[in-house]
Amino acid sequence: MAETESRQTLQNHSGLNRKGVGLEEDFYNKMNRDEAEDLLEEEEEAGPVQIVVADEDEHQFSLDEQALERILLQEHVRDLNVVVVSVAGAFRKGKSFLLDFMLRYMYNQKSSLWIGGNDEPLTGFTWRGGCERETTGIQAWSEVFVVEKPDGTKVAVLLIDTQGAFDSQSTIKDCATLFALSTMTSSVQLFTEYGRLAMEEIYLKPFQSLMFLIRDWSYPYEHAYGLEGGNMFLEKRLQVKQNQHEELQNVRKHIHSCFTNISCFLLPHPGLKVATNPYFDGRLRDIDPDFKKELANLIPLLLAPENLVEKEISGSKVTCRDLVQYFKAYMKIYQGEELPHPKSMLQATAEANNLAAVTGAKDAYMKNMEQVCGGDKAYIAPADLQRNHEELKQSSIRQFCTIKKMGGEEFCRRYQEQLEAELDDAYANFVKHNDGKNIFFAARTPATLFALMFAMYVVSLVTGFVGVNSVATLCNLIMGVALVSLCTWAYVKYSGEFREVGSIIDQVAETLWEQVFCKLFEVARNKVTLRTLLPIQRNRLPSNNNVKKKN
Ligand SMILES: Nc1nc2c(ncn2[C@@H]2O[C@H](COP(=O)(O)OP(=O)(O)OP(=O)(O)O)[C@@H](O)[C@H]2O)c(=O)[nH]1
Ligand SMILES: [Mg+2]
Repeated sequence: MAETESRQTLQNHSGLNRKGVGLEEDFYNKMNRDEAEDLLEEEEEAGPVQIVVADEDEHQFSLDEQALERILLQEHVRDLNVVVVSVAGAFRKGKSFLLDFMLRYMYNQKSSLWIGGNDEPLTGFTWRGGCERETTGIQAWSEVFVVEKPDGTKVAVLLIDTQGAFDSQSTIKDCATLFALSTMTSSVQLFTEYGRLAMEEIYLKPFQSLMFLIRDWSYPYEHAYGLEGGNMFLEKRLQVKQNQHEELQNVRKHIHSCFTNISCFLLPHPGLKVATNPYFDGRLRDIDPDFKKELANLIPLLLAPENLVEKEISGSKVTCRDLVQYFKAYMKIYQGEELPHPKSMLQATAEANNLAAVTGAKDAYMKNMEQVCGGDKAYIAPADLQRNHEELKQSSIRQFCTIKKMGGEEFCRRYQEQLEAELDDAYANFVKHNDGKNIFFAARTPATLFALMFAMYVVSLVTGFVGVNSVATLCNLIMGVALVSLCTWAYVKYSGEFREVGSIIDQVAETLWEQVFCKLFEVARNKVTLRTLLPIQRNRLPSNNNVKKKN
């Protein structure tokens, strides 16, 4: 692949679209209202969002998790299977420019005039002329397009732009990292190795589609522009010949074994205005007709609903929510000093794969438990709550087990244990929440303090009456402390301030309740039971004696 200089590699892991619906407030269910409103304001207009940030000096990349989650966890797309279309290749070759035409298609797909007006400047991902690089890190389009495929299923299409490779400031590791990340672990060598390892485990081709896009094709008389000519050219280039160097043979073999679909498209030169005019703003009038014609063929090949291919990992389709996990896991392995080893990439995929299964199974549990004892539900008997928890926990674990996962049994068991622990934690929270709804539980602190005050009042009356004044004074003092505590507790509950003081009073009251009042009740109950039992025992005694005597 490296032989042809003026080429751009376009890797398409999927395909499908239509303009997505507007943002809804509850996408941001983890954030408070103000934050969500700020974000809604910010994101009303779609645009490129930096999801991987490049640190120029340190040659490190970091994932902006919040930005990624804001895009992929929007409520209307998070559970849809995702189609990731990413463009990777050398710098300054027109990647962002091409993506902007993809955006035009996504926004106007239903129209045959999607390509735009003659005098319409090209906007979207930032592109420009000149010899200095423009895009850094990885950017995603903030709007995820929801497209209905011919079979009626809806998928989410995410467009991704990447920093160009081989510029003067990037190291080999930077290029390899970005290339791999943008295509979710690709770049020829790493990619093919990784694919081979993955296949040993899953016996499936790990990646879906790879399209080589060769721009400025100058030999249409040998291979015609477009897909057909491109495929013929690619077939020739990917042929494995006996006299070829082993390394070249391996790359060719591996590419075939990793991708379900490999293709090549030959794009003509767009004309001198595009290539050399500093004032060119992307309007179609300045672009050669041949280029426009081929562009109009190329984009639907990648993005038309019938051509979209959902992203799959180990044979399972990946949702937008899962993709967040994969991004996080892949990012982790690129943070080290070394060039990532293929094995670590496989490991990361297996990790993300299992984590995504954990998240999915936990989500199902949380949703069902919300139905049972969510914020708007009434108090439920603890035994019933526990029964529901046990049932839903089992069904959540079953869901986890039925999802196809990588990494082997032992590896998956660790994640199952993690799921179980997370479900138990969530249950503990549900229990606390449920207890909070019990009016008697909530009234325990004031009831205890009242009871204490009453008891102290009675004792102080009695001791005052019999003349033990020191005890009476002590009781009055305790009564005063209890009263102040009660008032403070009431203020804390009303205002929500000084919550630590409130929880100390709750704890003291709880201890008093359990250690003193409950024990007193117990003693009183035992006495009553004993008294009611005694006559029965007395009646029984003679008969027992009788038996003994007979014996
Ligand atoms: N010769 C030629 N130039 C093109 C083509 N497509 C776009 N351009 C021009 O290439 C220049 C760079 O475009 P960008 O889209 O910014 O390129 P890029 O690959 O995103 O560049 P970086 O972000 O720096 O990696 C612009 O002036 C485009 O007009 C093409 O097919 N052939
Ligand atoms: Mg760019």
